[in-house]
Amino acid sequence: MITFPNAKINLGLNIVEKRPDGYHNLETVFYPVPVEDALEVNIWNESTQKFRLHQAGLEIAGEAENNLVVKAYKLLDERFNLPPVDIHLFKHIPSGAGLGGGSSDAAYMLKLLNEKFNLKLSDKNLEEYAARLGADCAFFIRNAPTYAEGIGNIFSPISLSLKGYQIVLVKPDIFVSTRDAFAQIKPHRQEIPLKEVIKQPIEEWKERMVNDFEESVFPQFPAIKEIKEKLYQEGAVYAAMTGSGSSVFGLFKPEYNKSVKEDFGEKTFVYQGALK
Ligand SMILES: C[C@](O)(CO)[C@H](O)COP(=O)(O)OP(=O)(O)OC[C@H]1O[C@@H](n2ccc(N)nc2=O)[C@H](O)[C@@H]1O
Ligand SMILES: Nc1ncnc2c1ncn2[C@@H]1O[C@H](COP(=O)(O)OP(=O)(O)OP(=O)(O)O)[C@@H](O)[C@H]1O
Repeated sequence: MITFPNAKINLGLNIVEKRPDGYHNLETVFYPVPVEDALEVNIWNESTQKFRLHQAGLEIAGEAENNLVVKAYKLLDERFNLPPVDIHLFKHIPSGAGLGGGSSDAAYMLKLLNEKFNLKLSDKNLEEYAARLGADCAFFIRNAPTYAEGIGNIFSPISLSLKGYQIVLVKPDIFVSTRDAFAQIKPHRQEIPLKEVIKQPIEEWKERMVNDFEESVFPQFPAIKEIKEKLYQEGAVYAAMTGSGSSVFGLFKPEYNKSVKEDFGEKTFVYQGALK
């Protein structure tokens, strides 16, 4: 069975307070983006080992044991004693990018195992398992535009459609540590809550919708700020960093039909496509 875990962007990201457990409460809107990994799972007959992971595409730091798809398998295996599996993961979503690639792989692995082995877990059950694997994993279970608070795991649905808008996603060859980015933030509430800003026309977002991480990340990595400026020069209606960086996205009106790939240099990952 094969599935295609997609990326996300954050539309606005406000870090509102530090919690006693060291994590931060935040407010954000997650929106799915059609940049995809591929994840295939087959039963591994007559194996004495429980799993085997084959990787292709972009490299992932760390051991196979720590890969989030393996963690997802182990989590369900603890409860359901699953058959041994052969896993193939083709990585296309850059890591350390604020695109939630690892989180998406984990959530899609849960969904795939649920279906393949007929585990009968509801979306709610799957979200609970996903939340144990990473702060924003649970979003990818339903994978629809969502307002999130808490540590990024308390959801309310929103009626927002950017269907047809062109997205240009640019990930420079810069790694921003999510942990360090959080450590540098002074949490505070925005004057107009994101829940209100998101209801305003997209043309208004430039003045009001903020990713709090930009304030600490841009001075440290001016090249990321330059990408945002370039996307506005290209005519983006809204541009911002996603997550804790280092990717920046620009949203363009559906009729935008220029390819901007060549403008960002060789080592930069650029995706351009239409939102769903
Ligand atoms: C910034 C976002 O990309 C917004 O979507 C996510 O909240 C980050 O989610 P993520 O990459 O899945 O993060 P995790 O791998 O769970 O956490 C990495 C580190 O970020 C910090 N962290 C993460 C989420 C959160 N709400 N508060 C935090 O302080 C913690 O130090 C944690 O050890
Ligand atoms: N399947 C996986 N794909 C990518 N990274 C993985 C995976 N499994 C574990 N990781 C680890 O998770 C780290 C974070 O990767 P991820 O792709 O989630 O990027 P991210 O930019 O931190 O996403 P976000 O901050 O938006 O959640 C990687 O550096 C890697 O060591």
